[in-house]
Amino acid sequence: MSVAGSTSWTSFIKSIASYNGDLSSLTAPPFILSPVSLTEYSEYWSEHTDLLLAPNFIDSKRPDAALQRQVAVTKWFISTLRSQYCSRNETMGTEKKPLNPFLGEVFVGKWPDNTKDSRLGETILLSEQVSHHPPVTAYSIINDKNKTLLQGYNRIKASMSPTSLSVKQFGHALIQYDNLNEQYLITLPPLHIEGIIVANPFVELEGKSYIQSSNGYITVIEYSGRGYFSGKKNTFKARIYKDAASSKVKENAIYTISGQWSNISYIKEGSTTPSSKDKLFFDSTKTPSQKLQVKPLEEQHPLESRKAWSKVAEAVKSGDYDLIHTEKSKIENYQRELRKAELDGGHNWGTRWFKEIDLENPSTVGSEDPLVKLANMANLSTKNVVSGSTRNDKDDKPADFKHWRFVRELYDKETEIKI
Ligand SMILES: CCC(=O)OC[C@H](C)CC[C@H]1O[C@H]2C[C@H]3[C@@H]4CC=C5C[C@@H](O)CC[C@]5(C)[C@H]4CC[C@]3(C)[C@H]2[C@@H]1C
Repeated sequence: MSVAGSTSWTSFIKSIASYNGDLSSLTAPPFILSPVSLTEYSEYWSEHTDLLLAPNFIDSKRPDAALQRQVAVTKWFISTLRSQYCSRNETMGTEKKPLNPFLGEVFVGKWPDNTKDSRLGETILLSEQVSHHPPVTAYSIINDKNKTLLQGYNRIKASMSPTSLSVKQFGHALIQYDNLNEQYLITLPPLHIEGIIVANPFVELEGKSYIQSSNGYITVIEYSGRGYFSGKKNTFKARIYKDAASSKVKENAIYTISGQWSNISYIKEGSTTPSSKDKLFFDSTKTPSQKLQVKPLEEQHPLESRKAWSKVAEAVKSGDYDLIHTEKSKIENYQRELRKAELDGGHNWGTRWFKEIDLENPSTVGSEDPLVKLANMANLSTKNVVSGSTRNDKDDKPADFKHWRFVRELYDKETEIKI
């Protein structure tokens, strides 16, 4: 019998019909569970580290150097999407439900010095679960050799429709190229999970996302699935403009890029849609992702994801539902005891490498916080609302203004967690 027809899947589908908005409340059948914690998803931001670092190597004497850097950052962002949203389907057969990280859980690793390109140097990943209610994962990707820092955080809100799960993303990514004195704000696209009814879930992106540079250029990316732009899944159209004001009129586009973010895309000058006869932009099938190097379990700290979840991961891989439940409960009960002890002791868990900033309270942010500067340039909300909400639109409603920022000093004095 196919999985879609199995009793556990049909009862699962019934359970999500009464879905209450909290993904962790769903008792998904073992075959849809992933042995991987959500803290590991931060790796997907830099599986093409060479593309992330590329702006550093564009000849700054070129008259269009800043424009070419905008194209390069757009290419890096498009290159992250297949890892972000298709890698579970490609490695495990379908999209899976990741393990729900506990507060303080960390996932670290490095992309070692690239022997093929000595300009790159080593890049490290720090990923930390900075909040459990709601679940928030913060990350920073550090390349000191080129003074490049990518940081960000992500939380989601999910809602069920009769056939698919809609997911709004909160948070953003920020790149700081200190050698160029340039920063980029990247917003996160909404998504939905298709194929749940037929037990073959996969992510489809939708709506819009933005890449706003401190030099003014902005990339506006529109996503769609089958039947919209080209009838193919995972399609997108990206237009690069000299600034947000000119992005109001499509004809002002300097470049238009389109195709499939999980496959091949093309680029041409101007505002009309490129085709396969135009210049190749990015071919994700020919650019293998660079996997992160992670320490073996025996060298890991108990707070590191793969160490902390190792027994649960084994149980998931063996499909032993009772063992999954037993091992998960041990972790969840231990975490509940920790929270209770903190409450009794009158103190809260201290985050390790990130701190909350309240943009309404200037004393907690540097005067030049990149988010404020770049969000204002792109007319985007600085509230912690659905990522990419433009100011005064329906999603730009009063919310907790808090965002998460990486604090380099906290990492520099780290003694417990070894990279
Ligand atoms: C809703 C019923 C259910 O659990 O169905 C199981 C299905 C696998 C669908 C739900 C899960 O689908 C997973 C996809 C996950 C997102 C994938 C990629 C990213 C990008 C990354 O940068 C941040 C995290 C994010 C948004 C993941 C968030 C969690 C998602 C939606 C999983 C769903 C629980």
